[in-house]
Parts: sequence; structure tokens; C-alpha cells
Amino acid sequence: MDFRNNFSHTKYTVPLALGLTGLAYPFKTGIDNYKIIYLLVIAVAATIPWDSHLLKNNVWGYPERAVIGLTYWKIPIEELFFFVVQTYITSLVCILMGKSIVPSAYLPTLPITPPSPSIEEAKPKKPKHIIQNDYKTLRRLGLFGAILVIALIAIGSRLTQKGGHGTYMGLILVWAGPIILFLWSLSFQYILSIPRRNVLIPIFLPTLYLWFVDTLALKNGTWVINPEKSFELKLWGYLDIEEAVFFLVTNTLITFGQLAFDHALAVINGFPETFNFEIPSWPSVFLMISGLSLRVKQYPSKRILDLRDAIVKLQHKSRSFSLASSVFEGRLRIDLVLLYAFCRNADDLIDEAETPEEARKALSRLSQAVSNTFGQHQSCEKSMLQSRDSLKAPISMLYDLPEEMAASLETLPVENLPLRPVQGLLEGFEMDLQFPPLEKTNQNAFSTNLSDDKFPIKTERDLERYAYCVAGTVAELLLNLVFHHSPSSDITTKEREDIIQAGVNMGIALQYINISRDIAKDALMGRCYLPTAWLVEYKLTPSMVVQKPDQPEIRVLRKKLLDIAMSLYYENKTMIERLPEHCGARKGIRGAVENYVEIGRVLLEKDGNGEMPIGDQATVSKTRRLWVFVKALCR
Ligand SMILES: CC(C)=CCC/C(C)=C/CC/C(C)=C/CC/C(C)=C/[C@@H]1[C@@H](COP(=O)(O)OP(=O)(O)O)[C@]1(C)CC/C=C(\C)CC/C=C(\C)CCC=C(C)C
Repeated sequence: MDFRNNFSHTKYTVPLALGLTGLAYPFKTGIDNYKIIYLLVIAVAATIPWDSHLLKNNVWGYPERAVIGLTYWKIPIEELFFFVVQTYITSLVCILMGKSIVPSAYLPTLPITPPSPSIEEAKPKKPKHIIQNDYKTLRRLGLFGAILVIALIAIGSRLTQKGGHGTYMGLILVWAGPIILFLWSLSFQYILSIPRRNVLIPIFLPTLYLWFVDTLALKNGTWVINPEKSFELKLWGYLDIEEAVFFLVTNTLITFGQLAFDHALAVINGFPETFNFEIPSWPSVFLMISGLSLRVKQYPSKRILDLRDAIVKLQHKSRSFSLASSVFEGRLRIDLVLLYAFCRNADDLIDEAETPEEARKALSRLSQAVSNTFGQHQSCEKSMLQSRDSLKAPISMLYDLPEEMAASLETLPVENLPLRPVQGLLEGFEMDLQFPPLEKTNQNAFSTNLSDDKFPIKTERDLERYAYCVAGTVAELLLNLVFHHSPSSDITTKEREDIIQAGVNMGIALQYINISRDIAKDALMGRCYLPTAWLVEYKLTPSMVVQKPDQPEIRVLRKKLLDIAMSLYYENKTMIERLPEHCGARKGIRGAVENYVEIGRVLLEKDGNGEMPIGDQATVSKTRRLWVFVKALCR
């Protein structure tokens, strides 16, 4: 016995599996483990009878000396381990690739019937969705795929009946074909809608690697293909065409299995109005089947399109939160993305208004829309909420708000959020509007000619209030979503309040970092968030900061603000470890916070070295950001 079969594992498959485990560790969540176990059980159960049949019929064999000798249904233990390790490797590649997308946003949609022409004319919808999937094309491609697989099954059954050289190839096709056809018919629309790389990489990367390992195994005689039952055609070197096809179809099976699972989860997590109950951490087969059997016609197209817009917004506007989003899962991830889009759109509504007057009016309309949306929810019976959208005319029309803003309010999970922090957030934006407007000087530069008393941040207390409004409230909202989606966690009400308070403080810390980073950028907009009381000590005024933010004294004050931010961060960060782990909440929040705090660290480092003038934006390099994030997830 020379353990050559084991050698394939110890040298090639196990190290790869271990490497991938390490790579996936920071990002892997409970549901990922569930998916892997699920697929492992199915893969092993489906392969044993087939492989045993192949061995009994001498399609392939192995020399006694190449195995330990333990067998199950005549299959050597090393071969059984192969099913496990291959399924594990391909599943992990698929899971890692899937982290970059929110599956529910890739569900197919039927074209939405356009609303009445007057609304359509007034507010043309820009085509800015992640994917513009044409439902008819999807169906055509689906049919084409199904015909192709049916043809392969027919060829396979012909070859099997004939016997001889086509036996091995025939047995591969008649065994794998029907399972692929089944998975394809369940999920072809989803498989065709997600980015190509999410399908092709999990299929082809492990396939290429296993072709390479198999070539070596065949060369070493670890296992032998019966020349009378195979075509004796080589893809390259020692690699029989049947072996190459075997790895290709089994990796397709595993990938399609994983994607069908994702598809089911995308439906049950994405449509809370249809599946209006708590989704268990490990959903049952029945629940998954009911997700898969929901017809595309029954999908709420508007919700899917709005979710896509929210994701595009997140990806374009925030690297920190976009990266953090990959760790959250299920409904929490969707709700956080929707919350982000709402906060961002509200912020942009004010910042991008042509005049302060317009901004004020827009804010007041938004405020009204928010109160009514929350009010409407509270006054409705739960049952009536089944079709929230049908209860009212579009918010964009009712309150004359930009369509994006209105859509993000319509999709905001108001039923899981308190109103007070949302109002607080809008109050914060109102404070932004209190800054004196910029006016053009003769030299074509901008300056504020109003007195310094008009600047709203006069004391440290004002600054704290402002930071609470624009960021503490965001933390409060975010944590409410976390607790809503982890109802079974055994956290007491008191503990919950303490955690929310720590979250609010953390939000304030992040906002201080944000202000420190953007001193020069804010000055260009005529804003100075450094308290007037602090400036006085250095004989400065807010308008002097706006006119010349690049002054050594301002750097000292920035350090003061960053020091407060960092002490707030250190005081409150331990509370993150008390958060529920459900839906990746603890890890995700830890990652998001560390990522943002790193901006503060970079600012302090560069300040310390006297490297950076105040006008520069401290951006953390992509690699440093990723490193900090991964370190935070591994903690
Ligand atoms: C994963 C994911 C999608 C999270 C979404 C988080 C979310 C809802 C963020 C909303 C951010 C936003 C647009 C708020 C509007 C007001 C504003 C601009 C606030 C500043 C954010 C940074 O935005 P900006 O776009 O300028 O930043 P970058 O361009 O990306 O650099 C703020 C600095 C506030 C952010 C504050 C929070 C997200 C709250 C932080 C608190 C926690 C994470 C809770 C910690 C928990 C404990 C227990 C300590």
C-alpha cells in the first residue's frame, strides 16, 4: 500500500480546502455553514450509488496498493473523501464570490406598468439599475439551456444503452443531467441574472484545479479508467475526456445547488410582505421550496427595483459601508441597505439643492412625508399592511420629492424603526441649513459676508447635538434593525438600552472623525463645525476657518476633536461584543466601525508626522481598509 490516493488529498485537495477555509473565515456566516452541510449531504448521497455502480461494472478501478483499504459500498474511503472535499471547495468559492452581491436584488422582474402619463412625464425614471434583465430573453435562454441539457441526457442514455467505449461518458451524463436540469428549471432566471463571474468562477476555477490534480493521479496510477469503457480520448496529457467532463458537471451541480439555495433565500428574505414571519437561521426544506415556487409574476417588482437603486447608491457613495454590507446577511442586510439609501438621499436632498431656500422647503416636505408614512403605518392594522403601496398615491407626487428620495422612503422598513431618530436626523440636516450662505466676491472666490454669530455650532454642546442628530440617530436606527432581526437573542431591555446608548456615542465618534476629515471640504461649502468657543482660544472665527482652513491652529483643534472621537470610540467599543451574532450583526458592525475609525487613525498619524496639510482628504488606501476590516472580522 503506497497511499498514493491519500497523497492527492494531503498534497492537493486538503491544503486548498484549508486555505479557502482561512480565506472565507472572516466573511462566513451561519447560513453559509448550513448551505455547505446541505450540499455535502446531497452530494454524498447522490454520488455513492452511482460511483458504486461504476466500480462494480469496472468502469474505473484502483490498485490495492494505492488505498488504505476501507470501503463503503465498494467505494474506497479516499474516493468518498473526494466527494466531500470537492463539494466543500466549490461551495466555498461560490460563497466567497456571492459575498459581493445582495441576492434579492438579482431576482427577475416583470416590466412595471407605467403609472399615469402625467407622473411619468413629470418625473422620468433614469435607467440606473444594476441589471436591466429582459424577462423574455431570460425565458428564451432558460429554454435553450434546458434543451441543451435534455439533449445531453439523451446522448448519455444512448451511449449507456450501447455500452462499450461510451459507457463512462454515458453514465456521467444520465446521472448528472437530470439533476442539473432540475436545478436549472428551478433557478435559471436567478442564475442568468446574477453577475457572470458568480456562476463561472465557482464552476471553472475548481474544475481547472481538479483537472490538474486528476492528471497527476492518472499519471501515477492512483486510479485507472477502463480503456474498454471509455473513449480513450485525452483532454491533455493523461487526462481522459470523461474525467474532464466529470469534474465540469459535478462542479456545475454544486454551483447550481448553491445558487438555487441563494435563490430561495433571496425570495424569502426579499419579500417580507409575502413571507410575513421570522425567517429561521436555518430555514427548512419546505420554506425553501415555497420560496422557489413563487412565480415571477408574484414578485413585487417595485421593491426589487428600489432595492437595486439603494445598492447602487451604497456602492457609489460609501466604500466603508459597502464593504461592511458584505458581512451582514438576510433581511438585516437588505434593511440596512435601504436605511443607508434613505439617509444618503435625505442628505443629498439638502446638499444638492440649488438655494438654501429650496433646501429648506424640500426638507420640510420630506419631514411631512416621513411623519405621514410612519403615522400611516402606526394607524394601520398589521393585516392592512399587506399591500402598503396600494394604500396611498406615490410619495414623490404627494410631497413633490425627487423620485429617488420618495422611493427610499417608500421602501424604508418603517414598521421596524422608531420615528424619533428619523426626525432627529432631519433636525441635523436643518442645522446644516443654518450656516450663512456663501457669496461670490469680486475675485470670483466665495466667501461668507455674514457675521460669525450666524454659525450654528457655537459650543462643544452644539457640536455634540449636531453629531447626535446626523450620526447618533443613524446608530439608533441601525441597532433597532439589528434587534428586530434577532428577536430570539436573550438580551434584556436594560442591556438593549445600554447597547443603543453606546451605539449613539459611537455614531457621534464617527461623525467627529467625518468632520475632522472634511474640514477643508466643508469650508468650500461655507461650513465650519469646529465650535466657535474652541476657535476663540486661537483668535480665530468660523468665517476665518471657511476662508483659510489650512492653518496650524486648526490642525491643533482637529487633533482635539479626533482625541475626543477616539476616547468615545474606546469607551464604547466593548459594547459591540454584546450585540447578537445573528445575521452577521456583531461582525458587520465591528467591521464597519473599525473601517471608519481607521480614517481617524490615518489623520492622527499624518498629523503627528506633520505630513498632511489641512486641505488634503485623508483617504485610507484600499489595501489598508481591507486589512483593517478583515482583522476586525477575525477578532
Ligand atoms: C452596512 C450598511 C449598509 C450600513 C448602513 C449604515 C448606515 C445606515 C449609514 C447611513 C450613513 C448616512 C448616509 C448618514 C447620513 C448622515 C451622515 C452623512 C452621517 C455620516 C456618515 C458617514 O457618511 P459619509 O457618506 O460621509 O461617509 P463616507 O463617504 O463613507 O466616508 C456618518 C459619519 C454617520 C455614520 C454613523 C453610523 C453608521 C452609526 C455608527 C454606529 C454603529 C455602527 C453602532 C455601533 C454599535 C455599538 C454597540 C457601539
